[in-house]
Amino acid sequence: MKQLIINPGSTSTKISLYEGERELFTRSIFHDAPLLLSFKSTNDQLPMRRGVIEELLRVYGYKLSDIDVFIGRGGCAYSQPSGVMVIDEKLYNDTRDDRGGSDHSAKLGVMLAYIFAKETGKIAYTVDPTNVDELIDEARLTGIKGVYRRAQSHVLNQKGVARLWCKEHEKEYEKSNIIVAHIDGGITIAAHENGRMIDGTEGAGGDGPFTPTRLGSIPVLEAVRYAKTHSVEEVEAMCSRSGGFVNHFGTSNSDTIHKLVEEKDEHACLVWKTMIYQIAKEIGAMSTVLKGQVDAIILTGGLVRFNDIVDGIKERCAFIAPIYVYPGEVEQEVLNSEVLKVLNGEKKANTYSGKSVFTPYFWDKTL
Ligand SMILES: Nc1ncnc2c1ncn2[C@@H]1O[C@H](COP(=O)(O)OP(=O)(O)O)[C@@H](O)[C@H]1O
Ligand SMILES: CCCC(=O)OP(=O)(O)O
Repeated sequence: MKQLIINPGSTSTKISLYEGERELFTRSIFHDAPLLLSFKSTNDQLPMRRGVIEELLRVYGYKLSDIDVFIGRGGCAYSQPSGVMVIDEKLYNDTRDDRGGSDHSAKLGVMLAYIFAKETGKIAYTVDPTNVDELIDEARLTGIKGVYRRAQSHVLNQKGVARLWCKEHEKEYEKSNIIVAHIDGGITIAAHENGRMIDGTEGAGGDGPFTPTRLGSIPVLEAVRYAKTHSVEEVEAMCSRSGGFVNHFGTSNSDTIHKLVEEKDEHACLVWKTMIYQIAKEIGAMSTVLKGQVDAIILTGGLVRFNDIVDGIKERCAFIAPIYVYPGEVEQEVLNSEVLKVLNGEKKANTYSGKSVFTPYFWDKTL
């Protein structure tokens, strides 16, 4: 049995082919901002991402018809509980239409897996999409009635590395308190309390640190003033695709920016240092969510390969809890292994509910 793993990110498309537990190949294709921003919307990127996948399959000597199961990273539909989910037509439609109220390239994983499965008469799954919602009420409410913070993060890798850390330290995820900072094209920091992500930065919502592709948290008034001379659409795009390094330097390529840092470019040095500072600040915030009872801080994601990011965070956060580093991500492995559990009958897959995990509070009915 062959499983194709489709993982579209804000700066890359990661593809893996597995035969059971055996990895046949994994590749990550980088797409820089000028290419991705040439598409009007994330949905418009679908044919380009599809082309990348089909070309890779061809290079490795496979066809779509050789695949038995399509597994895509997901997000953007109504929020759901953690776990494996069958990709059906309703999930495809709600993902395409951004029913969850946000736009992020991970959605293309669900969409492509569904399209491929439909074309070949096979089955498609997703696991822990970006909008798994385990937030506590205080993490959700804002100072505007009816406006809420959303659960939106690298859930797949956040939970994947947290579970890996627990396994390596003979702990149970369901009995541990962990802060995970996932640092790559997007950056999310979340507090995991006894196996639930009770608070976290809204990864493509203009929240948390700025990133290679995102503007991060900025005072609302500044954003509103900016939109007066630009446009609301421009600010929205900066929440997921065109903020951060892309806005400052026109590229999301962290290697390019880091080279400028090594050459002591003043602008790049300050942007790089500020991103590290903002990540540390959010880790501090999540430590208060966990009331200081933190078993581990985990740093993970594509940018953790830069030692100065790790050192900068350690300098500010080592007093909170021991810091562990897992460069890259475990998304491909987790997508495959969790679906294998379903296929082997060890676990049940969820069906998409078509409604959000969060039900508005009674006072919202008066809105
Ligand atoms: N092939 C590559 N060449 C240069 N830079 C890369 C490449 N792949 C990834 N990167 C860099 O690593 C960072 C994170 O990449 P990745 O983990 O693929 O993130 P995402 O999943 O958000 O797309 C990006 O900022 C990008 O600059
Ligand atoms: C919205 C959280 C997921 C995310 O930011 O993913 P990328 O880092 O792949 O853009």
